[in-house]
Amino acid sequence: MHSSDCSRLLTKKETPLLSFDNKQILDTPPLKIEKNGGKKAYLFRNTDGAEPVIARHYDHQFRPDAAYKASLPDMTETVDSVEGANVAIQQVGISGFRLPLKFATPAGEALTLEARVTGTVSLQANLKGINMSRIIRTFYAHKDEVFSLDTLAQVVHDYRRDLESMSARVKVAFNYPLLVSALRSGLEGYQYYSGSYEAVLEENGTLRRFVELDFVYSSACPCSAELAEHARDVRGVYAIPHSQRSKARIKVEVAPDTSLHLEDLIHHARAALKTETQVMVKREDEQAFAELNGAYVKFVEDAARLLYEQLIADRRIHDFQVACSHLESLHSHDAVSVIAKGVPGGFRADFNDFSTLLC
Ligand SMILES: Nc1nc2c(ncn2[C@@H]2O[C@H](COP(=O)(O)OP(=O)(O)OP(=O)(O)O)[C@@H](O)[C@H]2O)c(=O)[nH]1
Repeated sequence: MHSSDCSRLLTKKETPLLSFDNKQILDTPPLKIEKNGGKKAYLFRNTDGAEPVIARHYDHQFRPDAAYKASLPDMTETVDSVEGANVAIQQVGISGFRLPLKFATPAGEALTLEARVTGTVSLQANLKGINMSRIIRTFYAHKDEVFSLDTLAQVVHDYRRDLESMSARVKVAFNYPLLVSALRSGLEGYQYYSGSYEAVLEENGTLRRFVELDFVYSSACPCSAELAEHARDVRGVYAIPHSQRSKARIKVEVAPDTSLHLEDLIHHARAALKTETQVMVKREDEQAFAELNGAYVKFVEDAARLLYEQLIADRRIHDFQVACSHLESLHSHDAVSVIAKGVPGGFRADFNDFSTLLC
């Protein structure tokens, strides 16, 4: 309840009824409350104090016209109704609305994939709230376009315009399929890559664009491999080094006036780590994979540095952060590493929430 005319809490008998449908109630003179800023809220209450009788029905014929819509109370336009600290909010919006989008491939085709979208804008102090539906409505204006990282740049500009905000950001997450070949049998199968494109339009008009990829690979421990060989050589004991499914979360900021595709990060990750998990595997492929892991054993530190070496060489990448998590088969915990390029004001190798890196 806000201040103005009904500052005291109404008793149960006087509990206001918000209804425009029930004609009987409409005969009761409404208690009109002039909200600050001229917006009205209609509180209906029965005058004799008896329990009201509400005919609960849905009017399928009712169609709000412009005048009726204009009469609707709009909390986002009331002033002096901010609850709590009257301060700006950096991001407010909608997380996780989904729709099918066409994603551009490097070959110029368009793949229709499920997209999970999070759109937010800033909100200044003194303002109660944003026009929340515009986060989706503005995005939908682009829903038939072929999406790339650069489509999002237009979305954030539209967000700033339509929601009259100072800054805006949008992130589109999707699972991207690639047909991959087996190591030696010549078979092929689909590998799905979890990735996202993100654009941020800052208050000063700076546009920043990001690409993120989760890359799943095998990590065979170099120390365990040496110990296994030692047991075999010195004591003739058969031993198996531990290896495990692992994940690298690679987030890059794309340099201005260039572009980057999710497939570019996939190629960097494959070149760095070599031991991507496999799709189609016959025995000749499995033997090849065992040899590949023998040739490319890696600590979680090695994985971070191998990715650093690939990313630092790509001039389209302004900044990056890599978080690796090896879900150790030796331990009941994970071995983790985080590395960042070290751009001033850029990624700071935040200790990510590694639980989200679980494979
Ligand atoms: N800002 C805000 N709105 C919310 C929230 N939860 C629900 N909403 C509702 O979001 C609905 C849609 O808001 P708007 O987009 O402003 O709807 P509208 O005023 O009809 O849209 P416009 O005609 O574009 O102004 C409103 O009914 C809000 O009450 C919230 O946490 N914050």
